[in-house]
Amino acid sequence: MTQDPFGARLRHAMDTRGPLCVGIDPHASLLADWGLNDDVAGLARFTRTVVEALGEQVAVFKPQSAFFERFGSQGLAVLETALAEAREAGALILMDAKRGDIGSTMGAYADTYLNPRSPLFSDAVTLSPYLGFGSLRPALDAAVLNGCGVFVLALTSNPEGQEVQRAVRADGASVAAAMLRHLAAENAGAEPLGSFGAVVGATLGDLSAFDLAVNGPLLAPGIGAQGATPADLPTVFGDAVRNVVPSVSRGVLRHGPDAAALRAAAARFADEVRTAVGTAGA
Ligand SMILES: O=c1ccn([C@@H]2O[C@H](COP(=O)(O)O)[C@@H](O)[C@H]2O)c(=O)[nH]1
Repeated sequence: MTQDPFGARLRHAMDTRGPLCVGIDPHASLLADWGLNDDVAGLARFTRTVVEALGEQVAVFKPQSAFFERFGSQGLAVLETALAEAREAGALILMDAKRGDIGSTMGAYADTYLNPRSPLFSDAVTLSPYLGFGSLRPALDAAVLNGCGVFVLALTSNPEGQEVQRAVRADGASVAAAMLRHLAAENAGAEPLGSFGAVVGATLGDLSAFDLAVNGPLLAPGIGAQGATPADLPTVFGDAVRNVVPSVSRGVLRHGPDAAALRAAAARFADEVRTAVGTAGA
């Protein structure tokens, strides 16, 4: 059965649940803080606790693939179970895998994350465009075919990203600006929201030099542990703030393992986002 386009599903989720995305990042230090061992059983317990606590509350879960991959095939099995449970609870899944490669290999990544027959099938995936935006084509095509989304790294939340992303091309545009232009072209005419998003860090301050009007979602990591707050969103995103999906991982996860405390932490961030975004441009 073909599902509605990701952009439409995401807009609906944001309207009904609020836009907050909670990252599932089972850091070894968090496992320890939760009284769990740094092993597959600890990983499984941590992940199940987060999904059970927040699966009916948040719009989007963003599992960070690296924290599962570090346990090999058993870690991926935990991730597969989490995807099924999150889906059952009604949350969208954005796999944070940041894959990038030549087009022929990108086809295999598309099969991994954007093919409904794959055990790691997700609603959307993060991709790196630094082998050229065109190298992402197999994933963009698979996303359209299967009602999925793609989030392309444009302006990442870490300061080191700037040497690549703000480099200026021969045509005078920065690399990031060019990526945003590509995304706007992919999303042209889509309603209510395109399925091709950009990753734009909430840590970056005023971004008015960039045209963030890509008619697609803007994933905003960096809130919480990296120092940004929901109150920063209007300054960073300006008029595009309505399309922002604010993402928090450690800022919520550090409140576990108590489920009520996890829920309360996510609700606090959601409230702060509502306050900040609800008044933006008013
Ligand atoms: O620009 C980016 C892109 C992705 N991330 C990822 O988001 C989370 C952030 O975790 P916090 O604990 O909320 O800092 C993590 O998985 C990163 O890999 C990012 O931070 N910045």
